[in-house]
Amino acid sequence: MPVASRNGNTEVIALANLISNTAQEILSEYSKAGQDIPSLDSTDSGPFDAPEKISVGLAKAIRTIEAACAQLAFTVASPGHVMANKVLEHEEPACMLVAVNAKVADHLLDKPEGLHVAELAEKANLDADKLGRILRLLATKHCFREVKPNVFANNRLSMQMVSTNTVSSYIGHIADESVKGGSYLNETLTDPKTAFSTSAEDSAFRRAHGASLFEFYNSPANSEINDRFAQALVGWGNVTGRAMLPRIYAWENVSENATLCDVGGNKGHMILDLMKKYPKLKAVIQDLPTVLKQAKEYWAKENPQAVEKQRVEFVPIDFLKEPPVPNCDFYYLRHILHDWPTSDCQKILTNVRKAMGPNSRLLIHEFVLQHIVRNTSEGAETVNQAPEPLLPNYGMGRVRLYKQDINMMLLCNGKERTLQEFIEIAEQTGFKFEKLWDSGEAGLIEFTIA
Ligand SMILES: C[S@@+](CC[C@H](N)C(=O)[O-])C[C@H]1O[C@@H](n2cnc3c(N)ncnc32)[C@H](O)[C@@H]1O
Repeated sequence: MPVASRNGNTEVIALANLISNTAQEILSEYSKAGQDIPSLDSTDSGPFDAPEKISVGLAKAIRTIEAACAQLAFTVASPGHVMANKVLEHEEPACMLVAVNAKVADHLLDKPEGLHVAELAEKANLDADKLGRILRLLATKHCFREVKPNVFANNRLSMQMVSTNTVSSYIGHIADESVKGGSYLNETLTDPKTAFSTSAEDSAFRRAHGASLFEFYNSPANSEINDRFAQALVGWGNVTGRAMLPRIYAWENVSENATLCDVGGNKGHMILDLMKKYPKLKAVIQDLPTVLKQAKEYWAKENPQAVEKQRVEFVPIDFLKEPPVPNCDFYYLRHILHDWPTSDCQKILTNVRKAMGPNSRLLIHEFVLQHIVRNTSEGAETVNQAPEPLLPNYGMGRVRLYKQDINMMLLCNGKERTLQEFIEIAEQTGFKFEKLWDSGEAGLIEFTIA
């Protein structure tokens, strides 16, 4: 619809109808599963909490509701009100970090009646008034409940902050290292020394922390924070659908003993479920030496059979300088290219290309961004566009992809990319595009040798 002919009244009615109809679809998905939607006030897990349990239809309905509710609220509220609220959003991660570090959600476990903030503050050696205000803001945004004045209890959202839940480490990593970096984004983008650089040495993170991202995590002085980062990656994997990997590719057609090399695999957590579901596969996990130590401990605990039967190997690599182990059937790169500028992505893919045999395949698992333009000539981008009057890329329903793009910019001068950008980098380094496998939030992009 041309912008000039759009009408606020029609949009508000269309959005309200979309919300109402989509809510009915969601209720019917739960009813088909014989379940009720858990109340936000409860601490129960629901049948569709894990991304891999969510059907394509339900995922689309949730995206639609998120997009439509935000667009409706922004349409009817005054612009100044909306913008003032938006710019104050930085306070939420600051409060989340205090709550996670103070282990508030842990202290509230099995206490539906809640705890007084004075007791919570004493356990964490914090000021009770300040902690109470922090928890009140979070509860106002639906994380924790204030069950009586100054008495707080857990709910479904705050349960993600319990320290045994790896999402709490992800919250810590973002609210701490990333937010500090973000506060220097403007200076970094306007200082002539860093403005046009794509080096991690010139990132906002480096300006804030005095070291680039991986230097920082690999420094012995930061070993505790590095452990949290490794846990954060597992949490991020859980939230973004780690367990989807076994379902999105035709692994059943892959031959016995086919080898998958997880390049920059960190702990190898992304391929854990795949290896459990398809024990016929073999895996090589490659990362920097310090990281592989954690990977070995992780597999010894999570899949000892694969270790005992030597179906998983751990081989150190610097993927900017050397090829991975040769002749694997699959080279799997998940959230690797997004860390690097295009020139370094070319180095990494050139090294992978050197290792490949004639039938090896490259699988790039990354977010695939879309322009916010309806029906562009870039054919692949017209896939999965949201219905009018929503933004074609689902706006707030898929906002995490675009937040993550900026997160990569500030952490390491990296970026998320469009499908076209991935194809260009791969073609420049000797690959041929085969297929985009839809894996929910991220895409799995398959290439063969050109
Ligand atoms: C964003 S993490 C992704 C980890 C994992 N693939 C995932 O999806 O969770 C990037 C990984 O690249 C690794 N890495 C960074 N620089 C590297 C290098 N030069 N050679 C090998 N691995 C590297 C890091 O240690 C880290 O595990």
